[in-house]
Amino acid sequence: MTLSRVNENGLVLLGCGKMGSAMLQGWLAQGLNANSVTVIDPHPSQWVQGLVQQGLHLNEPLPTTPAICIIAVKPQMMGDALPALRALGNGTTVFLSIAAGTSIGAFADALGDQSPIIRAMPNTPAAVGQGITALIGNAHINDADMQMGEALLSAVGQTVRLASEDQMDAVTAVSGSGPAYVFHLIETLAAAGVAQGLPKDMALQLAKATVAGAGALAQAADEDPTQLRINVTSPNGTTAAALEVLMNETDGFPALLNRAVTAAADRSRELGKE
Ligand SMILES: NC(=O)C1=CN([C@@H]2O[C@H](COP(=O)(O)OP(=O)(O)OC[C@H]3O[C@@H](n4cnc5c(N)ncnc54)[C@H](O)[C@@H]3O)[C@@H](O)[C@H]2O)C=CC1
Ligand SMILES: O=C(O)[C@@H]1CCC=N1
Repeated sequence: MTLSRVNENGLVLLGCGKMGSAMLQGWLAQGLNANSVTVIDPHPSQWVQGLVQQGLHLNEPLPTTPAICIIAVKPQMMGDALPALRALGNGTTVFLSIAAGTSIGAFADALGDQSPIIRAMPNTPAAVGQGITALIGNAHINDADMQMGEALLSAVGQTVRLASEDQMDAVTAVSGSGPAYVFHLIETLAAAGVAQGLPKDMALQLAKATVAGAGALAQAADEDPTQLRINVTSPNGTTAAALEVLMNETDGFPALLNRAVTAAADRSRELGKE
């Protein structure tokens, strides 16, 4: 991955909370110089404050034309946060937002119609380099801009390009929020193990390793998840007994997850209107 354009012209990170920190950590590990980075955050973590010693600029005046400005504040904070970036809306600096809901159009209104804008949706496994981010750019984003955005996000996991911004609500509901569904699966699988008589710590260890192992196998295997499921399921065995419950048409996993994903996508659409 080449970060030369970013190292030469600088990167501004607006909001360095959970997602901002996860991405920054990945960029620094991939060779981004700390002194090319300006972080704007009214409540910086100890970790970010520590990076000042390595040359990172924290809450300092913005560089004039950084290569890219990453927007990683909550959607509800946009109104307060974006005016600080208006000076960068000169058509040279690429803006890349990871905020749920907020549309490219809303950023163009706030930052200027000529601004090159990428909207992206990463997820928290970025903190361990195993995220996935979907991206889409506006008409002012050229190939080199998009490659720069993808290079930055691929420092923390996989990337996919969307065909249309409309798909972003579904992406947010599947992979943006998705880690929370999986963490809840771990919690509830462990609790069910405790209910079956296992010690709590052991149940949690079993549940975490099972989800991590199944995820790794699903990524690595040639077979699709359907075949991998069939491979676990002996005729008339234990898995078949469980799947009979989980695959129930009315109150099983498919109906439940469909309702959950629909609720998340609907909320993403609402956030875009707030
Ligand atoms: N947490 C997640 O799983 C994901 C979050 N996102 C999006 O990422 C964005 C950030 O989310 P998190 O990192 O989870 O939130 P967070 O609350 O951990 O971080 C937000 C940061 O913004 C800072 N901030 C608040 N007002 C500011 C201002 N006016 N100027 C500069 N910084 C300001 C806060 O001090 C905080 O450090 C949100 O828009 C969210 O929709 C996207 C994908 C996944
Ligand atoms: O819950 C949220 O709104 C954010 C967006 C995707 C994950 N977290």
